Amino acid sequence: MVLYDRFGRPVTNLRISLTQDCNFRCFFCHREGQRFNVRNEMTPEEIERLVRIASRLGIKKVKLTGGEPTVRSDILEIVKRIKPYVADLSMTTNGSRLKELAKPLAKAGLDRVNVSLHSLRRDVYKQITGVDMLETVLEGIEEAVKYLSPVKLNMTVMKGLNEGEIWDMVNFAAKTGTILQLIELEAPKEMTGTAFFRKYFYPLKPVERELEKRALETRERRMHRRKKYFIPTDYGIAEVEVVRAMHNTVFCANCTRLRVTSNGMFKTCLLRNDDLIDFLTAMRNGASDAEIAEIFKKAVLMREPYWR
Ligand SMILES: Nc1nc2c(ncn2[C@@H]2O[C@H](COP(=O)(O)OP(=O)(O)OP(=O)(O)O)[C@@H](O)[C@H]2O)c(=O)[nH]1
Ligand code: SF4
Ligand code: SF4
Repeated sequence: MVLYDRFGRPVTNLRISLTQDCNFRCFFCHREGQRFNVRNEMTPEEIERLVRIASRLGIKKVKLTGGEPTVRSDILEIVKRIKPYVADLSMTTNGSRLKELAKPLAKAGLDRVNVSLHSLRRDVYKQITGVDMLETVLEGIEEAVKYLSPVKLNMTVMKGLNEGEIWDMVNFAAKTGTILQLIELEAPKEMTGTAFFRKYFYPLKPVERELEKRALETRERRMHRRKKYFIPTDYGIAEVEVVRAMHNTVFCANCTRLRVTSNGMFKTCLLRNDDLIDFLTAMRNGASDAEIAEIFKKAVLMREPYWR
């Protein structure tokens, strides 16, 4: 069974934010669309129950996000509890704790990991993330490659900061056996005119044209219809994926994700701010699985493509 929204989009992925806390201070952080500060995090039992119910409604993939998911001391327990219900369990992390956690996370059931790596230059890395941890993160990536597959590197490309490093990063991905994701800076409609956005927004369309030229092969993913390019380098073939969401109607028309906030609400879109549906209160007030499933279905019906 799979649920479809009013726009014919199947909902097969759940992105669960485990916490709003983070040990980094990236200046462009979108906080997975949670534009408020909350504590009241879901417990491992509640997360497991949610995933169990969602898996019966067609959810096959779960992505754990934050904040930074590894700051939760019960992260291994959470992974262990939810893996039995999903085919693909992944996490997006800043990589700061991967050196010690990659192996136990894999053992607990994590299939793969995406690591934010916006620069290979210590000064630029620090300027972007607010912390001097490039070395630690690189060590974490090295460790992750041993136990998790694939390891993807997330590079948000920003004008005046790291746009000159794109091809270094392509080489680095080939060298380390990772997949590079080039991400265009994102913002909701009302923010696109701000001085901040105009200062840092670096369009990836021209980069895609260059990738197309250099690629041995190009593929398209079902999710967001994202393009994948296979680029020859001195270190072998690099796999490069482009995440270009801004004003991209095709991207939204192929969005199969429902988000869950760290305080137990469904959130239908990263960029909307009027789309929260609380299920945790119902869960804590003794709602049955069937009642939680109804709240899930209501959230699916609220989904709308953001750019259309
Ligand atoms: N607008 C929008 N942006 C997204 C969406 N999913 C991911 N992104 C962007 O892509 C960045 C990286 O996402 P990740 O959390 O690594 O996950 P992913 O690459 O989407 O997922 P996988 O390819 O399945 O691992 C996010 O920080 C967002 O900027 C989405 O559904 N909508
Ligand atoms: S590491 Fe991720 S969650 Fe933490 S501040 Fe940076 S972008 Fe935000
Ligand atoms: S509808 Fe578009 S902007 Fe919203 S989460 Fe999906 S892909 Fe992202």
